[in-house]
Amino acid sequence: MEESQKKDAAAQKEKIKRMFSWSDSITEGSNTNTMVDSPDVITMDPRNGIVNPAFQPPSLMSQQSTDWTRRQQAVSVRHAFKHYGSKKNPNHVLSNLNMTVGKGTIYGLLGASGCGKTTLLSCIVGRRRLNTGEIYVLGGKPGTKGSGVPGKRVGYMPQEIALYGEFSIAETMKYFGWIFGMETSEINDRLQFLLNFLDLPSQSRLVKNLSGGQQRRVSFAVALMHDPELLILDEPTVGVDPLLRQSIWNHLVQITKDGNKTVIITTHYIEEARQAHTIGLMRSGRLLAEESPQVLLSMYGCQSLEEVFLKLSRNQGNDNTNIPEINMSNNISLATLGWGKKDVYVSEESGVIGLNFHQSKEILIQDQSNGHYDVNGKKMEMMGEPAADCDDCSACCNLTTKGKTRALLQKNFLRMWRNVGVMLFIFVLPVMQVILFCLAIGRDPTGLHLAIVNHEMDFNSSYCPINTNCTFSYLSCRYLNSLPNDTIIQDHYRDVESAIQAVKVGDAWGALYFTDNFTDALVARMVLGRDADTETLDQSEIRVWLDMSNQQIGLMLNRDLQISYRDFAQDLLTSCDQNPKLADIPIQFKEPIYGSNDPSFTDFVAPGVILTIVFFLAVALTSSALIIERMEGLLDRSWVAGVTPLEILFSHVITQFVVMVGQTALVLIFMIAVFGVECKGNLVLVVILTILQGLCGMCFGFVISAICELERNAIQLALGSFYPTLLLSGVIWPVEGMPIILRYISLCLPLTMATTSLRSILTRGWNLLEPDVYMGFISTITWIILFLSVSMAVLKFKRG
Ligand SMILES: Nc1ncnc2c1ncn2[C@@H]1O[C@H](COP(=O)(O)OP(=O)(O)OP(=O)(O)O)[C@@H](O)[C@H]1O
Repeated sequence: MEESQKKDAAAQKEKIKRMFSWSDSITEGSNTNTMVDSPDVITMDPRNGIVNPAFQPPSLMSQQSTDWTRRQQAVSVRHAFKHYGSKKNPNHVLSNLNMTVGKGTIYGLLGASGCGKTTLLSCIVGRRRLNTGEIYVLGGKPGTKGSGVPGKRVGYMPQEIALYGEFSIAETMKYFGWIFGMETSEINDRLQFLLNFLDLPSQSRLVKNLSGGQQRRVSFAVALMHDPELLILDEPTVGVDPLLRQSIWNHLVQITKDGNKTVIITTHYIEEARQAHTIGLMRSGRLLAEESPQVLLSMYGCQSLEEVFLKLSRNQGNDNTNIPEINMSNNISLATLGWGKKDVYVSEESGVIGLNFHQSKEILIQDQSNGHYDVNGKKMEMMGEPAADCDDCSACCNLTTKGKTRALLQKNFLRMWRNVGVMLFIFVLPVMQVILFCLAIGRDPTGLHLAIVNHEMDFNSSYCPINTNCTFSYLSCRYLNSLPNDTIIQDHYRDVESAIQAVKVGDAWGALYFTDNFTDALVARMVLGRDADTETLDQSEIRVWLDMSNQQIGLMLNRDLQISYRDFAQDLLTSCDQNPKLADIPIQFKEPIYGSNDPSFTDFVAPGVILTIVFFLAVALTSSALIIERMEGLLDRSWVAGVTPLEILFSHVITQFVVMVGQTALVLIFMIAVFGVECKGNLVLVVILTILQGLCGMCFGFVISAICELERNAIQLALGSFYPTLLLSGVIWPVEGMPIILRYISLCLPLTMATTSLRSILTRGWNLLEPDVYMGFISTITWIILFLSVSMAVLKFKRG
């Protein structure tokens, strides 16, 4: 064993020597940078694994790492810095990291948990942005138009499963296939291959019912689906049995063979990375080394990659004070030393040996303006020039594609349809809310106990005769008979004290007292008029003590006692052939211009309730849907597949619109047709305003989901906004009753003007020309635009 190690080390030294002798052959002082055709170049001191500038071959002419050279790599990361958290208290995850992934290679990114691998990958696929530094992926900068990244040039398998649990395997593949612009037949063919290759169960099985390992394989299949140029796999072999793991690696080796496909893979099974062409060993946000496994093993004289990693880590640890000094840009990037017949050139900036698969025999000459010429001085066409970022400009201008729209809409509807809870929430909850509102709110209370003390009648016998003719006896009994029976239950008490006590202990809502000569005094009051003395007036009065702690009940009893007296007096006068009008107070209430003389609280509250139901259901539905997708990694995965935030919002708008139409129909049918809530105006206006409010709620949901990271924060925000909106929007109490400042605040809320508008349409029958009506529409549309703009801005800001 030792013998072979010594041999390896000797061979390695020989390689280095050869390289130096080769570099000596380059003309010193030449102002040309030279592409060299050498398989073996090393710039790292193999003794300690740390770059030693003195170890650089003095006569090697380094080549500027230019925009152009970086664009020739599959991935090139330069001076990458990334931190999470605030600027004051940052968590530095990437610190001056350089990485070069040659085209047609498998790059194994290894490192301890939390060293920043996922962060680096998510920056490469355009999920996140660096704080500083540069990334080129397949010749373009991720996120720029036409770069195809994020998009179909990349296949990304994140660490989390990031799949729709309610989808079957086939539906999952179709979803991503359509996003990548594949035809359904193409998707089906590929699906069959992947099912066999990854040993997946039946394509009709729902993802949520698969085992963890099977789910990971489906996730892997999604990344392979469209046969992308660059595969980025974050721990694809976790939970996969050794046989399948081997066949996955075999597949990766196979697809990279012809040099057209590149794979970046992270794994915790360090040894399996031996099959990679290049290994990047990462620690504390830097690459300790970037090298082929064979070279790493021989350089460090180790048997396993794990040992190499430990050695390098220790070296870094021992030399901790020097860490900031380590020029990570000088990491070796001999990606494919001893592997493949590829051209290499040295970059001055990074000491990185770039790979060029395209001009293997030409010697490149670089001029000051970064133009590239061949030996004959002819300017060469450069791949991925900045100006050519948009290689398919028609695609750049298209807002979306048919496939993406189809995939996103199908996803939204399927998720709803497959989730019973969501379906109940969407369609049963609003109906229940309307039914409960109409049954529970606005009706007159009934069965209210009144404690009656009537000294005109015999308490023991409870005899209280009721006369209907012009007889002036027991008028107290005649009055009591005119009280509405369904509302008031009369309980008789012997004396005033006990009646008042009954009210005090909550047995009755009020106490009524008739003196023992109530009838005589009342008749005298009527007959004598202004000549009646004070005692007569006093004795003729019914004394009432009400419990006004409940305003609605107190006011209603007050109203019923007065109306009953008017009815009693009119009845008495009529039976005595007198004009019943004498019993009225001298105010004549004509037929109201709008509404009825017996207004219902339901009619007042109903418009606000309709809009509140539709608005907040939409808030709840949208905010939770987006946050769950994000938490499960689905949003990110869709983004990496090339779906834009605008497309996601658009698909939700369409889905919500359909839902809203259904909800509006149900709410209005139950309110108006079943429970008879008044609708004097144009029903079309009612429907449009209700749907607009639903859309407004949906847009508010977008804002919440954009702001909140966690579902519970979203619920808190939605609930937190519910009560203030309800209380301040004039839904349950007129805005006119608020202090003036609150009134202005109230007018700025999305529900206030819309409620006034809907109320005017329903109860007054007004049309769109009335300011009260059109202001409701204008305010709702303004809020929709505002919410949409805010959510787009927040999403963009969060993506960096
Ligand atoms: N969204 C985030 N906000 C704040 N910190 C984060 C976030 N994502 C990752 N981090 C932190 O960044 C560091 C690197 O995380 P990352 O997920 O990139 O590591 P990793 O090397 O992929 O780990 P593992 O191998 O366990 O997946 C960790 O300390 C992690 O806590």
